[in-house]
Amino acid sequence: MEPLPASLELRATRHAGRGLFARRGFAEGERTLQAAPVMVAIRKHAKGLRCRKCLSSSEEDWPYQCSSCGSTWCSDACRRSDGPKHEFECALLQGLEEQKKVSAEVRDNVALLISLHAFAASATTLEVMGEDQLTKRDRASPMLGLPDWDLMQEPLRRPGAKRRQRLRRDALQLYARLGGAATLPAATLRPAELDAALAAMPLNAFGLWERGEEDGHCLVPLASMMNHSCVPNCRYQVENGAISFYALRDIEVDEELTFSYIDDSSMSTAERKRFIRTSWDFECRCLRCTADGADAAPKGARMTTRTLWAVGTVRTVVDAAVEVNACQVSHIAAVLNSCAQMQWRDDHLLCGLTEALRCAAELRRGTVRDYAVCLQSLRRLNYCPWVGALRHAKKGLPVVQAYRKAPDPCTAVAFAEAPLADLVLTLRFAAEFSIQQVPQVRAEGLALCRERGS
Ligand SMILES: C[S@@+](CC[C@H](N)C(=O)[O-])C[C@H]1O[C@@H](n2cnc3c(N)ncnc32)[C@H](O)[C@@H]1O
Repeated sequence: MEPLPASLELRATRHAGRGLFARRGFAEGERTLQAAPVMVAIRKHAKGLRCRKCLSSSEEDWPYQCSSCGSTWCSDACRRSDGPKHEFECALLQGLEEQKKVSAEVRDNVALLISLHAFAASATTLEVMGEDQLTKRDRASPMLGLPDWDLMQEPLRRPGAKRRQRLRRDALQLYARLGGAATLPAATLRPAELDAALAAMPLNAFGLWERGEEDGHCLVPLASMMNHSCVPNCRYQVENGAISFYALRDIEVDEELTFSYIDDSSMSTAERKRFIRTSWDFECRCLRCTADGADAAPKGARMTTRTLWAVGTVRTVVDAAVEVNACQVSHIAAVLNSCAQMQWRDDHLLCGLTEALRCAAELRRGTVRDYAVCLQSLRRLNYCPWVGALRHAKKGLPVVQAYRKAPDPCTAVAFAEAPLADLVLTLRFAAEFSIQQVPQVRAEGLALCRERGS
């Protein structure tokens, strides 16, 4: 594994095995981690559209193509810097390309093995992993520099795991036939270890998504150490051939870094839990999903019994309102506004209120101003899911029907038939939140205001 940056620490969590913790504070928007993949598979349809080096995607084929295996790069610089690694994979990728009767899944697995092969062959291990970072087990591992696959493997009891095991076996055979096994020292890549690396994919891979399609996926061991939360404090993006994480809000020393494994923008707690159970095979025990959150509460955030009782009462009322579809955004806005005025932040209550906001938005029970007040309060309270809340707000706005494909909720807000003052207010918040595409949204909003004569 790559060396862990000095700003992070890998240690046991109370609720989710190991996790990554901040050793220093991070400001909102700051990059918290950047880590490179050890295995990448780019699907057939995206071969020309994904740069093999930096993984950036394009609508049209990238201009630099390998005449032997067809891999593409976005620039000459990427092509050149990928050269030494590509030398190890080119012939194998070409061999794979020539195979006709191979299922997409086996092809995918062989592509992963080839990239791992090239990674192991091109990296001098200690460059990849600082000597001082090696654990005892890593030192003993013949595949020095790669993670402890045992801890990452998918359990055989998982639905479909036996079938995936067979597909891996077929992939290993094809990889050997293509010459993969013969061209590397046997001690470096033993079949059992290759199989274990592939078995780590289902529960640890990062998808390379574009245009609503998965162009491929990759395994980034260091990033795999980060746990999921439905109240994440980080988000990730593919950048310069690596996975980069950015802080969604200010992160304090000793806080665990988390990101959301799912797009939960339209799911209730029960739906989220079910989805995580079936897709990822674990019971989510994040702050938002646990009843009292005591297990997951960040250090120093334990509540007194009295506060717990008070919060519990408010949550019960909120839950009841959600149950009978009685939520009005204006009510939620009032509670959030009071919390913000008093600078009183309680994650449990905020989770409940966000949930209520989602329901109210779905029922379209709010004005743009109500949403704006909610968002402003959430922002003041430095509560992350405001992004999600904003998305829910988008749902509640009638304009969504006409503007469903809006890339950003603010766009929907900007087009809403709402009083101008509210639009301006909302746009101001959007800018303050530095939401993606805000410059575009603002321009559109301002043009709209001008059109309406203000
Ligand atoms: C990609 S790994 C994260 C690192 C992992 N904790 C470890 O020790 O290797 C994902 C696994 O971590 C655990 N996990 C992650 N987020 C969790 C959460 N919110 N609640 C419970 N378990 C979680 C689950 O066991 C899951 O299969």
